[in-house]
Amino acid sequence: MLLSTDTFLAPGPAPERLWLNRFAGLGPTFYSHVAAAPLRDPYWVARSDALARDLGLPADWATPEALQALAGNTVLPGSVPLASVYSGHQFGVWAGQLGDGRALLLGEVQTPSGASLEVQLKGAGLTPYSRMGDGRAVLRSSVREFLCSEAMHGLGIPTTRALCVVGSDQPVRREEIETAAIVTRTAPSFIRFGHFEHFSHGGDHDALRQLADFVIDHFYPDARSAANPYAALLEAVTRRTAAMVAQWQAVGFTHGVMNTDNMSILGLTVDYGPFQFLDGFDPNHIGNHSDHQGRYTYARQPQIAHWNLFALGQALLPLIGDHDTAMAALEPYKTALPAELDARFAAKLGFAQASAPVNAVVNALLQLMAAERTDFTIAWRTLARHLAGAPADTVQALFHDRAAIDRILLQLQELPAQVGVRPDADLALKSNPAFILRNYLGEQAIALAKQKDFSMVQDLLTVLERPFDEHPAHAAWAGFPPEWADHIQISCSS
Ligand SMILES: Nc1ncnc2c1ncn2[C@@H]1O[C@H](COP(=O)(O)OP(=O)(O)OP(=O)(O)O)[C@@H](O)[C@H]1O
Ligand SMILES: [Mg+2]
Repeated sequence: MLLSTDTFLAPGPAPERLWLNRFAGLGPTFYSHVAAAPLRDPYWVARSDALARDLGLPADWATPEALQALAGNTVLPGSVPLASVYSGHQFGVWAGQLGDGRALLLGEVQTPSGASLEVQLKGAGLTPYSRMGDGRAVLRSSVREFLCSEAMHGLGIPTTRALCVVGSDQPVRREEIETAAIVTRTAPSFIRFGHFEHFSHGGDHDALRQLADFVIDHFYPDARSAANPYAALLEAVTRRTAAMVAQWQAVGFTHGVMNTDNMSILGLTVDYGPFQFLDGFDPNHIGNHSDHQGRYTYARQPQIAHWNLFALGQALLPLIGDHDTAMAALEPYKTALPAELDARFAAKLGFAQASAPVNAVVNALLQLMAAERTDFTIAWRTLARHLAGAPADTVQALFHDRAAIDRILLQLQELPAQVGVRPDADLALKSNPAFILRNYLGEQAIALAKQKDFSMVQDLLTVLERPFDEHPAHAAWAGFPPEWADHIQISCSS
């Protein structure tokens, strides 16, 4: 355990070993040094003590000095803030150069467990890549990113994480005047598919190779010994991405803006913008109301991830060498994605292994849920409780088509005889969260936060960090959303 005086947020000179700044070591082709823009009179909005512990911060880490540093008003000793350049495909169209237009990488810190995590401030002001933007993020979107990052972590889904949100009364213009906030977030690396696309499309193949070697050496060391390390990298990213998307599908999560600049090379969920957890199960629901084509619906996420991997493959082509080898590296997606999906949904029914009979029950259930717009989370959780002994009528009560749900319950009863094992109720309860970050809960927490009451943000965090547990004090948050939740529009503006 690092001593409190040794943490990256401690005042005074930082011991050398605290900051690694390996990304900075790539050189100036990859980024620009940028100082954060000052944020007036910052205040704490929310903090994740769980992540603070993982980072080795002491219990009293949230000092006035830390607040100023995470508001971008002071530079932490040893930190070398920078904004990286990337490009990407947005809504299926090449968008050219993008980059960290409002995120600053402070550097990379070592955690007590020996891992290293990059620390970013999102919303810290203008960078050379801000284009038309103002470099800021608003309180509304920052609270959403903070809560969802930690909720996804609680669900066991690979994600960037969020240490805190700091707010300010400083105005920020969106559809209306809002106020500024900054999320401090962490990840082993924030490198995206778009970083590779940037150097590939720009024809800078030396930089492309340098970046690929960096990612292989630090994050995919097994790829190094492969016959074609860059194809091996692509294949490993393919597999991680498939696993991530399957996990999204299993909890009814829609990312909302799966552009290639929002795809992590580590298979982490990154960029919590117009995301949503589905309430009623509508696979074709368009979460992001700027997504006019419905490109990024729940149902399309698996194929969009594949499309994005193809774009990554295209970008890596100069390193991989030939088209066939690149295509072969993408090929495992076609089996990995369904296998991961089947495994996740089988676990939701309490089976450690997928099989044809289990899949049949899952599919029948999903079809009925889609037909009836059944609440996805409540239906699965109720089913898990039923497997743990709750009466069948708790499940039946959720559906209108009694004959259909009875047929499914009967199929479920017959499964042990067909597959040779009984469903494991514990596995089902650990695979079906009681609590998700429902839109309406986020909206309520944000409305209060705008009035400087941050208690609901913090309470939601406490619950969402352990979404598979019962939280009697907040049982209502596991219940049906109110009617108005159907009409919430999630805008892209953030
Ligand atoms: N307010 C803003 N000011 C400057 N640049 C912005 C702003 N909002 C978005 N951008 C930039 O526009 C591009 C696409 O934005 P997108 O919404 O995907 O990312 P983001 O939410 O800013 O950040 P991230 O992907 O880092 O979570 C990125 O280059 C991003 O930095
Ligand atoms: Mg983004």
